[in-house]
Amino acid sequence: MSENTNDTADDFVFNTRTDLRPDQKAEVLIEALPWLQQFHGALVVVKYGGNAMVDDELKAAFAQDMVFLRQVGLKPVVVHGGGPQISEMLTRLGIESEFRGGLRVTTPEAMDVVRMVLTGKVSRELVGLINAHGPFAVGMSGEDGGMLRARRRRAIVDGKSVDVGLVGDVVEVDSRAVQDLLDAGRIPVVSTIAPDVEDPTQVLNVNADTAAAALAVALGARKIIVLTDVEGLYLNWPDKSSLVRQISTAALADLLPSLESGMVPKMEACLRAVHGGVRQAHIIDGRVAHAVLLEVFTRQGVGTMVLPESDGRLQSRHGIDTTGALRTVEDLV
Ligand SMILES: Nc1ncnc2c1ncn2[C@@H]1O[C@H](COP(=O)(O)OP(=O)(O)O)[C@@H](O)[C@H]1O
Ligand SMILES: CC(=O)N[C@@H](CCC(=O)OP(=O)(O)O)C(=O)O
Repeated sequence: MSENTNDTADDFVFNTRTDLRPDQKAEVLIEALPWLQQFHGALVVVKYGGNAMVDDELKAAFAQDMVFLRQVGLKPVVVHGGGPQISEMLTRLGIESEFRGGLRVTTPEAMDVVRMVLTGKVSRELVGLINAHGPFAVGMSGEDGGMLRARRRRAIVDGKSVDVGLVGDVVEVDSRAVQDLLDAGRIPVVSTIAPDVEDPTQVLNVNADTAAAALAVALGARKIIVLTDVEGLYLNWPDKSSLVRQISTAALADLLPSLESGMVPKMEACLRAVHGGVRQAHIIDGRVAHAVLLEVFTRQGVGTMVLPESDGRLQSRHGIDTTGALRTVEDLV
């Protein structure tokens, strides 16, 4: 469905792209066929990082992708971040904030702002963009329907455990409320605030990558896709020639201690998801319009794919592949 609801679907697919010949347009559609067949009915958790919400056009393209997935029979669940948006609001309000080990040090005052920005601003905007295409998206926080419960955690900095305030790690997921929405044909949009398992009247700030992984495991997701502001995981950050195309969970576990802040919770989340039974985790570049569609429906795929070490799709004996070989549909099975 195009944004202009007066257009027909035919107009959208065949007339808005003038740079492709008809046979090329048909080729693009046909290339998607095996992936459409493989993923029909699959539940996919998509984590949309705040750093990937670069501009209005990209956000609208992301919303379109979610509607596209739903329309072709997949079940997308969006888990959104909003780190930069929270930081901006804290600055505007004159509240100091810092990150330790990739986690925001969250005071009670900052927690109010985190909750307000994630549930009241970022979620509302994404729900609005998706619902420009139809009444699909429903925003919910980890508090709603008892979805998430978290336990306070500390961060590790230079090998030492440090206090980061009201920050939690998900310890319980009740995915029924999300499942109810999926069964009703909706697209859940989840903000990662969770009640403290020790004191349910206290809410905790949960890193969105961590929460997305926990939810993906609880929902038995087929894959988790994490959109960020780099092409994927780099083996030797910031050397751009070291982009990892595939990595096994064993190789990733070895690599984790050497990673820097933002990538730590992200790669930990991928590891947690795949260890928890999700067949593949992807880190992709959210600055590319329609990155999710490219990942799910094209031969190239994009970004970094994390696979169990026993997975026959791994192309390197060492568990890390930076060559970017093309995928075949057999890669999906
Ligand atoms: N090995 C690495 N590969 C890729 N990015 C890395 C790596 N190490 C650190 N980074 C940083 O991690 C950032 C992504 O994490 P983060 O800022 O938390 O994103 P998001 O808002 O999407 O969760 C990248 O922009 C990059 O600066
Ligand atoms: C504990 C912690 O750090 N929470 C994050 C929650 C938002 C988030 O994770 O957003 P991104 O995905 O955009 O980074 C924060 O306060 O920034």
